[in-house]
Amino acid sequence: MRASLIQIAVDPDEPVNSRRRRAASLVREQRERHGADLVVLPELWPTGAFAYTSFVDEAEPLEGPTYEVMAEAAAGAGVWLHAGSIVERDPEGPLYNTSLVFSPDGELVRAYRKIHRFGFDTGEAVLMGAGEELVTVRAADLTFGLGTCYDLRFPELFRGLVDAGAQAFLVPAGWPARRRDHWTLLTRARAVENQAYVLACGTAGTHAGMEQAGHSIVVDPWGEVLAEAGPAEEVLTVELDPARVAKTREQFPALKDRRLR
Ligand SMILES: O=C(O)CCC(=O)C(=O)O
Repeated sequence: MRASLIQIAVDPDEPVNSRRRRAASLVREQRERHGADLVVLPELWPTGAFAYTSFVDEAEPLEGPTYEVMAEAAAGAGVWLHAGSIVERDPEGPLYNTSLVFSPDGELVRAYRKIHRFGFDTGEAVLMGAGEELVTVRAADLTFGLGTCYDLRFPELFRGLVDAGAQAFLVPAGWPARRRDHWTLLTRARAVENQAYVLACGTAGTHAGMEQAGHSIVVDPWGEVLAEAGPAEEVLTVELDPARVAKTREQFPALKDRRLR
């Protein structure tokens, strides 16, 4: 299967609706020009991951404006779409950092609420609720486990996703440029230790004073970097093969040697 990662720039001068339309047209373009089966967008690209002060105003219901535009984009292009994440306003509860995955007919197949909230005792950690559910999704011929940005620092989440059948991980992010070395290290580590693909899609640009790392990355189950973006808006397209996961796990069966569960 072919996957495209859209490292969209979050420019605070661009109205959110214009960014939504631009994202939708980039999704269609990945299908039309590159034959993508799966398209991935980054974390909180409508608002910006560090725009904490606007979270309350910009929050939207699960089936709000981003959902509508993205459902239509997935159906129009006929692709699997991980539409990145939004600030979700749960009518019964707090805000959540929620990722949306659509099928090629525009159905929302899974939503994942970020489990590890970033900010210690500020930002997401105080403004948002923590997700509690591990989420996997079968798209085309691979099972994907979902994580979001800061989740990358918690290997037990990814191991749990492997136990639930994941062969690849989709990780939307808004990673700061100042910790880019951690981003590269952690994405490769999660791939090597789990013998799984990692598709990590970040934002570009600077918002709320935080320069974004960009450098979206796709790592194969042996830890090799298949593609890596620069810091600016860019799209990566890669081929994924379930046989590569099976072969790595068969030829170097470290996952079978686990002793602690
Ligand atoms: O863990 C990090 O260094 C960055 C995490 C982050 O920016 C986020 O989760 O939004």
